[in-house]
Amino acid sequence: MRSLALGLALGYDGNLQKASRRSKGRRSWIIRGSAISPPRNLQFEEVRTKSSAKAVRVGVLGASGYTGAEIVRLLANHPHFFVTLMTADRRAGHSFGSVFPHLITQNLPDMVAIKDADFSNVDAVFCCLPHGTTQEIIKGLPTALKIVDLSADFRLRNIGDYEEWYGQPHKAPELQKEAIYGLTEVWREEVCNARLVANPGCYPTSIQLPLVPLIKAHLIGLKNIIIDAKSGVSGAGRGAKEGNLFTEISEGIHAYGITKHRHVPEIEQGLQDASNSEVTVSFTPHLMPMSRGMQSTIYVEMSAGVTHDDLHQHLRTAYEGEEFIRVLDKGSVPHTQHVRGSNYCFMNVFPDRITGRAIIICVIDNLVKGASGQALQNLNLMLGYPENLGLQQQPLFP
Ligand SMILES: NC(=O)C1=CN([C@@H]2O[C@H](COP(=O)(O)OP(=O)(O)OC[C@H]3O[C@@H](n4cnc5c(N)ncnc54)[C@H](OP(=O)(O)O)[C@@H]3O)[C@@H](O)[C@H]2O)C=CC1
Ligand SMILES: CC(=O)N[C@@H](CCC(=O)OP(=O)(O)O)C(=O)O
Repeated sequence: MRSLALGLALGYDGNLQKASRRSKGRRSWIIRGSAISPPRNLQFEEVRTKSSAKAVRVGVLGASGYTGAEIVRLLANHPHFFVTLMTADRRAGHSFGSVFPHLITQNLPDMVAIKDADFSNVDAVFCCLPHGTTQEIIKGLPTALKIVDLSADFRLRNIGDYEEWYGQPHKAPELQKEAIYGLTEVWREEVCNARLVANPGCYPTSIQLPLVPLIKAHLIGLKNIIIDAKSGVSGAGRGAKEGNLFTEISEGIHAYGITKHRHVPEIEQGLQDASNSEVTVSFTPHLMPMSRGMQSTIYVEMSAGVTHDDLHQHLRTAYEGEEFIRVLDKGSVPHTQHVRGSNYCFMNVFPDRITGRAIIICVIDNLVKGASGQALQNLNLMLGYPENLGLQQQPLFP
């Protein structure tokens, strides 16, 4: 631990190789294949270890939900972050282990209602609350806190878009201006310097990761992008809903939110940022009889003269050195089972039978890279730590 602390302070540890490249004037390092900025916020004497009083004290708001529990599971393997505050709504006053017995071995504080939360003992929070409730809560938090918000409340830069797609007024437009969209591999530099990160939705993560590099390189057309996406039921949260009963979900699949899903503007915002022009997508999500996992199958038109091999090669180059993104060997089909429980995103490109079109398949675990894993990746960067800390679990298969 001590050597890791020293390594962080000096910008070097056993897994870390100094890279020769420079990024926006700051030197970057490669850590197990992942480029990050060197630790900026931490002086040697400030580097915190989990066992010392100087560890990073983390609050999990909405700890009794699925993404909150997943944060706690991941933090169990983090060398510096530990949980000092947990909140719940209906489950306030309960112990975490009574709500999530699979994590009963963790030594954790009891969950309290947000109104009773004491933030004096907290350096950073993961906000795992339903969208719509988060804006007012974050507005009231101490400004010194680093915040990663997993809800959709700060993802759309245009307040009008938020109000249109979420059907309610935005309650913290001043904070929206400050929020950084936390699709880590695309906005890493900005995330490093952020105080408030809007963590992306799971569908938008699995869609933007393959499409953004291809659009930036003008390899695919901006029209006729068709996205067929499928999610495990945990994507809908833990709250009881008739539509999520076993009897409704098992032994079948169904589409929902056809043409109206609230992730449409988030996906289009990201693709427009990549292209600097208008992009409209056809997006149809489906609910699958599985607890976790997400697949986006994306049909695209290639630019004139471009082949599916070019798309594959470009994605390989774009994500070379990225720890959590893998472009599989040609012909290999990504499976949700192969990323289950991990922060990995696997993708591949296939030729369509229709000339000029290609099919891209991208899989993630909706609760990890699609939510809590990416949130931890972001907080690591915001605090100047290697982004992979706490995220090196291998996928759980079968
Ligand atoms: N599930 C997923 O795959 C993903 C989810 N997200 C987003 O992350 C956020 C959390 O999702 P998830 O964990 O699935 O949701 P859950 O429904 O499983 O959990 C919601 C949490 O918020 C608490 N809560 C509910 N209402 C209030 C309120 N009015 N005030 C304070 N706390 C409240 C709940 O407490 P209690 O249970 O005690 O009532 C619970 O702890 C959501 O915004 C979701 O959209 C983002 C990406 C993926
Ligand atoms: C299966 C299911 O219901 N999924 C959720 C998306 C979950 C997620 O990633 O996104 P947010 O953070 O934007 O809620 C939905 O379709 O609304």
